[in-house]
Amino acid sequence: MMLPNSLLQRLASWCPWLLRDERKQPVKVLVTGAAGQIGYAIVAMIARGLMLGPDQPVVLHMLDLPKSAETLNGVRMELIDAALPLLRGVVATSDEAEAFRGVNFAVLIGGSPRREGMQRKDLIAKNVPIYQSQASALQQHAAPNCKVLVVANPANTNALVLKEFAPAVPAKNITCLTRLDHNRALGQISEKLGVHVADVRNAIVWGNHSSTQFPDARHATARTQHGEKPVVELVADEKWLKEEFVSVVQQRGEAVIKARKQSSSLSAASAACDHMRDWILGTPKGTWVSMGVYSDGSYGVPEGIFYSFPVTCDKGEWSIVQGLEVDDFARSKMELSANELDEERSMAYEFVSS
Ligand SMILES: NC(=O)c1ccc[n+]([C@@H]2O[C@H](COP(=O)([O-])OP(=O)(O)OC[C@H]3O[C@@H](n4cnc5c(N)ncnc54)[C@H](O)[C@@H]3O)[C@@H](O)[C@H]2O)c1
Ligand SMILES: O=C(O)C[C@H](O)C(=O)O
Repeated sequence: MMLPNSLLQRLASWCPWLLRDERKQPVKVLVTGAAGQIGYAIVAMIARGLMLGPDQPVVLHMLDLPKSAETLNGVRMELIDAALPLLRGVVATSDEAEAFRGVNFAVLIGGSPRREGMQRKDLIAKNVPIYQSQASALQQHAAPNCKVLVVANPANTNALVLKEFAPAVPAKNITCLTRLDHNRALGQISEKLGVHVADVRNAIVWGNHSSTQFPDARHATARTQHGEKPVVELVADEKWLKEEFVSVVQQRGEAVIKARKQSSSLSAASAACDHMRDWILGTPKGTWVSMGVYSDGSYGVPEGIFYSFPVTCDKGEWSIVQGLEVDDFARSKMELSANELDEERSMAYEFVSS
């Protein structure tokens, strides 16, 4: 006998164990920097199925520094107290080998934060040894085909260090987060047009997760009561699209830091879930998203850097959307960000230890 959906939903809310899906085996998800701000926000999102789907059980591996062990243990206690039906185990550790052991997915948020007055070079100097060490742990201990998202800044260059020092891990399995910038771009367009953000799609963020990124609305569309239309046509304000829109999205991270006195946490955690969900479960038909991936030379972007491109995902693989028109304005913005990433790569090599 088939039960109606409404009854099934009510049963699930009363006694989730009754309808627990026993068919899917739990997967292991690593979160580094789990005692930090983004870590605290993301672990519950993952254990509620927002990253890998509402029927996918998970075992959470959480890594943080020994000095944060007590805080990390507090996060572990809260996860137990939340009685989350999809959560099948929690490992809280400051040991990299234990943290990476057998993980299928790794969200790398841990790193040395940018302090006031710090130059980008100082940030790179502090993070290169961390990502060099985690590259070894990834290569030696993670499950084959482990999929990695780097969130910690400088995200693109940390991803590059990871790739360089984990040569056995396919480059396609390492990505970095620019989905937050992508979502910020959708948010700004939605505000400007007075349409719901879910009705806006196909913005692009090109380049580095930094203020040189190029948020591009030239191919975006929005659904209105008159159907789906190009955002360029609906906004009808080239100056806004080339100036205000670009600079608001580029500077949004700084604006949040100024307002909150700490960097974006819930939006970063949410974007990291969006990134992994779309990568693993696929992008909706006709929709692309922005992901930082190892450049294959598409759109004239040099190989050898992690660069944010428009991608579609299917069956756990991403592919760069090809054939979009790039005008002179876009080309100059895209080059600026590629040049910055090239400089970051040179700086990173200065701090590599043999
Ligand atoms: N890519 C993006 O869109 C984006 C957005 C927001 C923030 N970020 C970056 O994400 C990172 C985390 O932000 P947060 O607000 O959670 O910072 P946070 O300082 O609150 O947390 C960072 C955590 O990482 C831990 N950590 C440091 N070194 C570690 C190591 N070697 N191994 C494991 N853990 C380690 C720290 O102890 C801390 O608990 C920062 O680098 C931030 O700049 C990126
Ligand atoms: O942590 C930062 O410097 C800002 C962060 O990357 C953000 O985009 O919100």
